[in-house]
Amino acid sequence: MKIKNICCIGAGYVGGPTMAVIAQKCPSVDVTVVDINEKRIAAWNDPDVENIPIYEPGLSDIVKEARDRNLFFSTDVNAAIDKADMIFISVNTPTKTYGIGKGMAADLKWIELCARQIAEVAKNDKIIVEKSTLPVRTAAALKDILDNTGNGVKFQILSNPEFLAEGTAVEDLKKPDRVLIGGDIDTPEGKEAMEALVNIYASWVPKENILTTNVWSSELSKLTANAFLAQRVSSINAMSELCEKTGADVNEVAKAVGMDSRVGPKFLKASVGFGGSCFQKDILNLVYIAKTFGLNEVADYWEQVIIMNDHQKRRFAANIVKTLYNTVSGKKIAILGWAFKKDTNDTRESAAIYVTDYLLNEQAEVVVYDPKVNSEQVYADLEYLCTHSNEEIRERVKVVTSAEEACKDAHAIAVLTEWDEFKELDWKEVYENMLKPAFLFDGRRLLNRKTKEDIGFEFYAIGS
Ligand SMILES: NC(=O)C1=CN([C@@H]2O[C@H](COP(=O)(O)OP(=O)(O)OC[C@H]3O[C@@H](n4cnc5c(N)ncnc54)[C@H](O)[C@@H]3O)[C@@H](O)[C@H]2O)C=CC1
Ligand SMILES: O=C(O)[C@H]1O[C@H](OP(=O)(O)OP(=O)(O)OC[C@H]2O[C@@H](n3ccc(=O)[nH]c3=O)[C@H](O)[C@@H]2O)[C@H](O)[C@@H](O)[C@@H]1O
Repeated sequence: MKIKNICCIGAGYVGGPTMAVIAQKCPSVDVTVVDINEKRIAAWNDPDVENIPIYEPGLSDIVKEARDRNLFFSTDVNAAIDKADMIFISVNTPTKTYGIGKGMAADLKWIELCARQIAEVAKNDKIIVEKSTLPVRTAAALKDILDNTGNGVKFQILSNPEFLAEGTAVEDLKKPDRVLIGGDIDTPEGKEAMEALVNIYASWVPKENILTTNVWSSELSKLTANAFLAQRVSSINAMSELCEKTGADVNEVAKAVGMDSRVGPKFLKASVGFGGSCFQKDILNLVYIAKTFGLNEVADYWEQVIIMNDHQKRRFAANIVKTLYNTVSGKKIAILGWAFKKDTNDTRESAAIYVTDYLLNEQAEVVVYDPKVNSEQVYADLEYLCTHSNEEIRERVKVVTSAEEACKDAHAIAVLTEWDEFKELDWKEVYENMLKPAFLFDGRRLLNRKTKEDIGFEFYAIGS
């Protein structure tokens, strides 16, 4: 089966970049990305490609090349569903904030809405691809909804989780470690659908890197991959605290451990805590699934990864307060970096939000600078926590447009995102413009201790 028209529901961090790369690599396939968010679609269609809603290195060039050739962004969801042979569902699946499973389970209401809309609109057979990260066995629920419309249309459901990381999305999509496709391997129709999706990816991914499995393995592999990655960060962060107590240095420990080829060097960078929209939500989802099967030990095991991460954010903030003579009330603290990692404008679950909230509880005056995050986003992130009134947040948190401005007259600086430009700052000048003693807290192990101490900073870094 040759796919001619692809529709992707959800023009977010996954749908946008993924479809842009598919369109670039498969010029004979028309790819339409749809979303109910009109503002987002308008931004994807902005004549100036630098204004597309997601910042990812290399993405605007691809959009420039493929947009209006075979890559389209639209709010007309029904038309795109109708036309498509293959529909990717790439909508958000956040942690539930209400009802059963509140605070743990994935909220699948947007997934279900998509399924119902597809069922209503579809007039010919279609392949449905789960691109969103979903609890294992979601495909069964989707199938149930799709197969019960009574209009005789046949659907094949595939699971094709996405492994891209933000900030390196284009690179990850162009050269993925693997592409995972789960489907109904027991029927000819299932196999044909899988083959159709394999062929799309085979336009640029070597066949040996395209893995096909049964649908449940594919769904569960995605949650497992994120849990393993987050676990590595929590493991090294746990060691960072022990390093601080013992005189060991977490970077040296990570290097020594990571050089064992069985462990490997990646994802062992101690930090103020992992953020991002997925690690926490996917682990909580995994914990919830384990609990629903009565696997309490399995659930407890994975929950520790989150407990450790929360502890890391809290102890970083607490250390600032303790070091500044047990009070930051009325003191100016500069926060360098708001995004959850460098090279992205995404702030979801960023450690900076929680550190700032902690400092606000202690009545600090906070000044934030991030090269890619605007003030409205910073305020929205803090307001979302509902721990301080909107007025208080706007009064006590200022967002400025340069690191130098943020640090001027500050009592302390906290580096919370590893943006390259923070390494290049004129730290001597920064020091001169601060109140003394000038405290510098490095939550990313970004800065050189010796040079900062030579300038005169009181320097604190995670894990040393
Ligand atoms: N952000 C990331 O780096 C990664 C995310 N994922 C997974 O991919 C999924 C999507 O994540 P993001 O792209 O980050 O989310 P996002 O929130 O950036 O984008 C989702 C989009 O879907 C749209 N949407 C929701 N319901 C809709 C409907 N019924 N019809 C049309 N549009 C609708 C929303 O308006 C939103 O623009 C999630 O399940 C996430 O876990 C997987 C790998 C990486
Ligand atoms: O499902 C998802 O959403 C994605 O989640 C992560 O990608 P992402 O969250 O974009 O970014 P990561 O590079 O994994 O970083 C996550 C967080 O961990 C932190 N981190 C990462 C690595 C490390 O060694 N130390 C560390 O503190 C980062 O700073 C960041 O806050 C995974 O890496 C992707 O494979 C996955 O597709």
